[in-house]
Amino acid sequence: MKDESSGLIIGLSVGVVIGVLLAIVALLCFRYQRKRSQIGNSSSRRAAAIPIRANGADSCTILSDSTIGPESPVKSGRNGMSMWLDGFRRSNVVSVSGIPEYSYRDLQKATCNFTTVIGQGAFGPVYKAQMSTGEIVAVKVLATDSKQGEKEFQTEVMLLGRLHHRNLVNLVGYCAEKGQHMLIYVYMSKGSLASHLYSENKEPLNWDLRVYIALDVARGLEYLHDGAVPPVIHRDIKSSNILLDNSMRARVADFGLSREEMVDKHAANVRGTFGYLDPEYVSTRAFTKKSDVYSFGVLLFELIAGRTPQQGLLEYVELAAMNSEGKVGWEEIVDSRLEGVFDVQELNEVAALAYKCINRLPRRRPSMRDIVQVLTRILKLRHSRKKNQGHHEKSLSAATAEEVSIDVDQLDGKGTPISNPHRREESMDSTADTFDV
Ligand SMILES: Nc1ncnc2c1ncn2[C@@H]1O[C@H](COP(=O)(O)OP(=O)(O)OP(=O)(O)O)[C@@H](O)[C@H]1O
Repeated sequence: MKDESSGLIIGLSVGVVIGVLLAIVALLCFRYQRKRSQIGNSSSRRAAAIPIRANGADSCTILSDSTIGPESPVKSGRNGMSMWLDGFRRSNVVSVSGIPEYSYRDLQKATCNFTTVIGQGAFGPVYKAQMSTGEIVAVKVLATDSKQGEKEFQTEVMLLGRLHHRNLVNLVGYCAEKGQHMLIYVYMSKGSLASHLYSENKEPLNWDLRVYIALDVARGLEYLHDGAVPPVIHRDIKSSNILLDNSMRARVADFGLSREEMVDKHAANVRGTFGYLDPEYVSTRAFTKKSDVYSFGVLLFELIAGRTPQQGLLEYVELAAMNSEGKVGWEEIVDSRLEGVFDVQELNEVAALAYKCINRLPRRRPSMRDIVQVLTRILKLRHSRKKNQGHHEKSLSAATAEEVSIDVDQLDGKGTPISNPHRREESMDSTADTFDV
């Protein structure tokens, strides 16, 4: 009995000593790690701003395994100490920003050793990943040699942790381990709007869907401008930054430039994408919400004309505006892939709105809230037109049953598109909650 209790005491004491030693080692490592990351932050804050990029279309590049090593998405310069420390990190813990933090190992597994590349952005590759829960996500790796890497990462997690909207590509997790910074986003299975507008091997987007997409994007931007506290200016609205989900619902992606704004309000360099940039911003260097409105106007014209700013979109628009004074006659610039199937009235209303957005004087441009209202009204009218058309068709079939001959063209003279290869599920439809459908 005595032997047993003395054994127990010895065992307990050894356990306590080991526990205390481990706690001290862990504390030392934690302090060491914090110091390292503080040094990293301050040096990255001196990083240069994002230069103008001239890529209006998708820059998706499939990288070979030799470019992206199977072990590591980008080269790691960490020493053994921090590698060892990484072993202590718990996977999938919720950080201060409220966004779950995943371990490097989890993401390595989810991306089959970083072999599932789906795109390449300015900051590094993007991978498709299947998490252990079965959820499919997109993992964006910030290249460590990217000038903005550290700053981008710190700010994006902080910023996106508080931004949630159904028309934004929401951040669902992140990883900061083994010298890597990764952002985990909702997976957008239908890719970018640019790929749908310009890729030959994709079904052309019909007119109905283009207006829905415009409203989705407008709602995402309205949230950033008027719903987020403090307000967020996107700074890089373009068709390759609009992503589509399985039901063709659009979301605004890539807050790269708004991240920059968070940390450096007085950045001197001109940033954004050539062709979408507000001329007023280029001359004054003052980026405002109305600069996002300008880029949104360019995007609306892309949806109408199916051409990029690099393909002379705005010259084309100005020529058409000379004849129509910006109000009617926009049919002449419409995308030939629509094959003439669009509602002329809707087209002219959307184009007139787009033309207001690209007004040289920012104060003459509408706000994102005004834009949401106009697009909502256009879609509301569409729904009531279709409803009336439905009533007409019902009475028509009733009349046909009574063997009365009626000219169908009289009832459907507008040429409203019927076919819809990209059918949006009504439950996911952004107008479903607003309109009586
Ligand atoms: N959440 C996502 N779901 C599905 N695919 C995505 C997602 N995020 C990015 N991608 C794909 O990866 C590509 C690169 O995305 P990324 O945002 O890094 O760069 P980009 O917007 O194309 O270019 P840039 O960095 O110059 O703005 C996108 O074009 C898209 O095809």
